[in-house]
Formats: sequence, C-alpha cells, structure tokens
Amino acid sequence: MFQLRWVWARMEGYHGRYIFALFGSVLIAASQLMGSLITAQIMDTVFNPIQSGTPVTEQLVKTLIFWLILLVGFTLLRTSFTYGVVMTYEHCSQQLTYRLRRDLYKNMQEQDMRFYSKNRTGDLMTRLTGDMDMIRHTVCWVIRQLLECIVLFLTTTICFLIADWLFALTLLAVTPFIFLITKRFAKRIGPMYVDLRERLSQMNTGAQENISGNRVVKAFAREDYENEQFDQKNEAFKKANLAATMTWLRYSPILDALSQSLAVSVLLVGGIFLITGRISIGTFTLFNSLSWTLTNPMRMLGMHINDLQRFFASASKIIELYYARSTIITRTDATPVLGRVKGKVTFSHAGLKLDGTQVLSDIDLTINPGETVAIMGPTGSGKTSLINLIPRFFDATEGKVLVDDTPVGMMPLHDLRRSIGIATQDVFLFSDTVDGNIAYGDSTLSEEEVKRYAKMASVDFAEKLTDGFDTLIGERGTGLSGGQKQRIALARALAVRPSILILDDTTSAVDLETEKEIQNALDSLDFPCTKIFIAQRISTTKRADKIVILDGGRIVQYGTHDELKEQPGYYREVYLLQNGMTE
Ligand SMILES: Nc1ncnc2c1ncn2[C@@H]1O[C@H](COP(=O)(O)OP(=O)(O)OP(=O)(O)O)[C@@H](O)[C@H]1O
Repeated sequence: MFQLRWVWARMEGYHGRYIFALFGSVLIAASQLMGSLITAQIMDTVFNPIQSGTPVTEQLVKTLIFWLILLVGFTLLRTSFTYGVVMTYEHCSQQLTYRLRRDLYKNMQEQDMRFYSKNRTGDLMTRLTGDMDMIRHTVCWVIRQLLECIVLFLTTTICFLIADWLFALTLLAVTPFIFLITKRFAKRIGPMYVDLRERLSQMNTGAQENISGNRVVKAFAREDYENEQFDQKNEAFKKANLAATMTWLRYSPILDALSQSLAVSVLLVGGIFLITGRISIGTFTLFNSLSWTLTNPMRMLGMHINDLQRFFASASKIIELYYARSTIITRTDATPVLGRVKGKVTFSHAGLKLDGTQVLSDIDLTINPGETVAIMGPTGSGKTSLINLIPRFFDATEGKVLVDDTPVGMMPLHDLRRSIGIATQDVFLFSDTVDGNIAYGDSTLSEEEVKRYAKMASVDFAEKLTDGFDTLIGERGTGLSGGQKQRIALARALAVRPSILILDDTTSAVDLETEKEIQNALDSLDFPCTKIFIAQRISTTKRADKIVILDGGRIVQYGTHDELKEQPGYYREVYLLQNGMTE
C-alpha cells in the first residue's frame, strides 16, 4: 500500500483536483440509482394505476411528462459532469506521469558508472515506459473504477435496505463469499505480477541488446541462436502472462456465477414477494433494474484487484529507480572553481577496488599543466581505470586524485567535468548531424568554430559526406568508419577547449598519416591544455613529455621515450616490435 501513498505524495499541487475527481466519482456512482428510482416512480405513479383500471387523466400524463423530463435532464447533467470528472482524472494522471518521467530521467542522468553497469538498458526502458503507464492507468482508471464499484455497491445496498430489508438481505447473502474469494485471488495474483514484470524486463533487455549488437550477431551468423534466446524469453513472458490470466480465469467464473445468482434471486424471491403482496411492482422493478449495480461491482472487483496488483509491481520498480542515489556527487562543502582550471593532475597513492578486484594500486604521478603524458601497458593493466579517476567516473578507494592541487572530490562535479575533454575508447556518437555531434559539449559554437575543431581532429571527410557537416549520422555513427568516428569524438572533446584532454586510444583506428596530422594539431592547440592519452603506438607516445607504463594496476615504468626505449621492459619490447627489431 506504500506505493499508493508514494504516488499520492508525487501528485503535489494536484491533490485538490484529484479529490474533486474522486468526489465526482462518488456522485456519479451514487447517481446511477437515480434513473432506476425515477423509473420505479413512473411504474408506481403512472403505469401501475393505469394497469389497475384508473382512467388516463390529464394529471397522469402530466406526471409522466414530469418524470420523463426529469429523467432526460438528469441523464444530460450526469453525462456532462462525468465528462468533466474523467477529464480531471486524465489531466492529473498525465501530469503525474510527466513529472515522474522527468524526475526519473533526471535521476538517471545523475547516476554513476556502477549504476549503469548494474542496471540493464531494457529494464530501465521498461520502467520508463510500461511501468510508468501502469501508474497512469491506475491513477486515472483503476482507482476511479474501484471507487465507483464500492460506492455503487453501498448506495444500492442502502437503497435496497430502505425499499425492503428482507428482499435486500436475501440478495446480499452472497457478498461475504465474493469478498473472501476476491481476497484470496489478490493474494495469489500479486507475486505473479511481480514475476510477469521481471519477465517483461528480461525480454526487453534481450531485444535491446540484440538490436544494439546486431552487427556482431550478423558477423557471427548467430541469428538463429539469438532468435532462440529471444524465443526463450518470449516463452517465459508468455508463460508468466498465461499463469496470471489462468489464475484470473479460475476465479472469474466463480465470481461471475455468484453475481449471476443475484439475478435469479431477484426473480425468485422478488416474484414470491410480489405475489404475496409484500412489495409493489415499482419496488420489484427497482430491484430488478438495479440488480446489475450489485453484480457488476462484484464482477469488476476481481479485475480491478488484478490491475492494482500490477500497479504495485510496477510502482515498486519505479520507486526503486526514483530513490537510486549515486555515490559520486558534489559534496556540500565543495569549493566552486573560479576561472579556468590550470590542468595540473596529481595521483597520490591512488588505488581503486572494483567489485572486490584491486584494479589500481599505489599510483603516484604528477602531471603539470600543459604537459603531455602517454599511458601504456598491456590489456587490463588499468589504463582506462586510471583516467576514469580524473573526471570521477569512479572515486579512488585509496589515496587521492587532485586537479590543480584540489582533491577532485572537493570540486563541484560540473566544474570538474566541464574542465575535461574526453574521448572514450568505445566511441559513441548521437543520432545527430556531424556538426551537432562536435558541438555536443558547447551548443553555442559557431559553424566556423566547429569546422576549426573538426580540422584539428582531421574530420576533413565530413565535407565529402552527402550533406557535409549537416549529414545525419546514426546512433552509433552508421555509415562512418571506425577511424572517422574516432575523429569526430576527438573533435567533440577538443571543442569544449578543455584544460585537461583525455584520449583513450582515440587514434587507434586512424592511419599513420592522419594520426601525424592530428598530433601536429594537438601540439599547437590555441588554448592551454594538459594532454593525457592512452596509446599503443610508439609513433604516438614518443612525442609525449612523459610516458607511464602500467602493469597489474601499478606504475612499473616512467620516463621519456628516449629513456624508456633504452630500459629493459614493456616499452622497449613494444618499441623494438613496432620497429621490426628484436633484442
Ligand atoms: N566495473 C568493473 N568491475 C570489476 N572489475 C573491473 C571493472 N572495470 C574494469 N575492471 C577490471 O579492471 C582491470 C583494468 O581494466 P581497464 O579497463 O582499466 O584496463 P585497460 O588497461 O584500460 O585495458 P584495455 O587496454 O584492454 O582497454 C581489468 O582487469 C578489468 O577486468
């Protein structure tokens, strides 16, 4: 039930309107009886006397016209009011889901790398779409229907008790059974919807991964395998769905039969009472025409309970995401960065442990403003992890990382990251133009400026694309080569004129000629910049002021190209290998 309280709290500013809608529902449901009450009146005051032989007088006709006008007028009024109430429900629910989506999306933007490595994209998408829609559906439909069911049931009961208490009690005898069955059903179906929700998320995740990785699937001709994998998830979802539906179907006929027994009771008991003169024909008509207002709520109750259980499962997932908190946040005592960062980067006995694995240990390194430092080392030696500590993608678990002698944790996250231009190993380009991708970090850049940074990163190929810099490129830069994508990513990193430029193997897919051009451009940037790059080519690293060799998460060698190529070790081995020499 806490889910309902939570949703209510999120509707701040709309409480009044929602209460009006709820109140409206009560009135609408209660007023459903009016039609039948008027009909009963017509029966008793007009038709019954005529049938008993009373002549049709002007007074009788007037009475009939009066009741008919009242009936039509009331129906029109009720319809208009219902329209207003339904619109209010819609408005409140749409506003609530708009807010929730906005807040959830904002919260997701603030999450750290751990969050994204633990939560699957398909699952997050399910929360933002299916789960969110379940909340909307509950707020604007399920609650309304439940309330109308309850009010309709209660008002009919009261009305029946007033009309004839014995007849009413005979009909109500089945209700305790209906409530007991509904309660049992709710208890059984609840966990089924939690399971169903999980299966849907798994199926969405599978589909999303398959779509993203379609090139790999095709390259390995694993379409059949992927189809089979998806089929398994699809099957699991179908089974979970069927299980829930079958449970509902098992209970539904019992509820239906019990509620239908009411209609029989009305005819049987009502008939006897009418013959024995206990009730009038009007009262009989009232019971007969209103018996559906007792049976309907009983039949619908199960369905609404069903929906409510789905809501609980979805809302729990949304609440979990709503309260997910990143451990990498701006501290309240962080000091804002005034002016431009100079670009000094210091690692002081820095270490990093990820999921129990010691990824980096005892890193001691100082990079002065404007220096160029190359990081090299075997695969998995911790190169990416090391540079990830600078923009706080991860926080060092031991020691410190400082920028301009201030621990990165003491700088506002936005100020820190704004000072850094980064091109990651796994290039990601947005579905936008080349121009839009380059200006991603600074949308105020003029066309000339974009072209200038593009030139620095050798994005000269863009001019030859169909629409030049206005060419749309896909989510993953479809239609571009690996090297072209890397160059756009580099231009994007340069375009923010960073104080610290971090390149993670950014020119690995670029030919040697282009790489040389890029390096020349990087050497003559028109803004002060500390350059830290991970590279495997000696042609790239030899121009660096310092070269850091990592192995097993530790710095094992440190020096200039000329120093390291003479020292036995990893750098010399790579140097000899790449120059076609051996010891
Ligand atoms: N989120 C994580 N959880 C646990 N271990 C991780 C995580 N990320 C990286 N590692 C481990 O940390 C080690 C260093 O990884 P890192 O990506 O920094 O290496 P690298 O030197 O950049 O490798 P490559 O040259 O292949 O890019 C690896 O053994 C990797 O398995």
